Amino acid sequence: MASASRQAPVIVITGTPGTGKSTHAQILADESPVPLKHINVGDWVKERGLYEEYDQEWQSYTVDEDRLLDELEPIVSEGGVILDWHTCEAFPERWADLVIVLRCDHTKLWERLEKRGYPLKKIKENNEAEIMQVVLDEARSSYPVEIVVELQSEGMEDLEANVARMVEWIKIWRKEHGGES
Ligand SMILES: Nc1ncnc2c1ncn2[C@@H]1O[C@H](COP(=O)(O)OP(=O)(O)O)[C@@H](O)[C@H]1O
Repeated sequence: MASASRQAPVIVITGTPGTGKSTHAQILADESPVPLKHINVGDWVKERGLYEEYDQEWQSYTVDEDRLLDELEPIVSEGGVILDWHTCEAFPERWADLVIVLRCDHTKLWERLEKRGYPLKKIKENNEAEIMQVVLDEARSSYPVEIVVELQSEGMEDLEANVARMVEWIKIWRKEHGGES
C-alpha cells in the first residue's frame, strides 16, 4: 500500500504540456486541508541539473531518470507531495495515492502552447499526443486503475470543480488514514 505510514498523500498530476497541471497543483497546494508540497518536476530537473542534455531543436531536456528518482525518493516517502509532470510512468507505482490526468480539447491546447512560444513541431507533437491520449494510457498502464482519474481542464469552472474534488478526496484519505475529517 503506497500510503501506509504517511500523514499526507502523494498526488501525481499529469497530462500533456499545457493541460493545466501547474495551475491545478498551485491552487490545490493552497486549498488542501493537509500541507502539500508542489514539485514541478520539469523545473526541478532544470534547477538541479538532472538531465543528460538539452535538445535545442525540440527545446527539451533528456532527463536523467535515475538521479531524478533518487532525489525525489526521500521527499516522496514522507508524503504530502504533489508531483506535477507531463509523464508519470517513471515514478514507482508505490509512490502514488492518486493520479490525476488532465485533458484538454486539442484546439484549445494548441492556442495555449502557441502562447507559450513553443516551436511548431513541438506544438504538433503535443497536440497529437493529447488527441491519442498518450498520457492517460501511460497512467492506466503504470498504476492501478482505481487510483487514476481523468479530468477535463478547459475552463475556469473545470479548474474550480477539479480542485474541489481533489480537496474532498484528501479529506476522505485523511479520515481513512487516522486523521481528522
Ligand atoms: N482549466 C483551465 N481553465 C482556464 N485556463 C487554464 C486551465 N488550465 C490551464 N489553463 C491555462 O493554460 C495555460 C497552461 O497551464 P499550465 O498550468 O501552465 O499547464 P501545464 O502545467 O500542464 O503545462 C496557463 O496559461 C493556464 O492559465
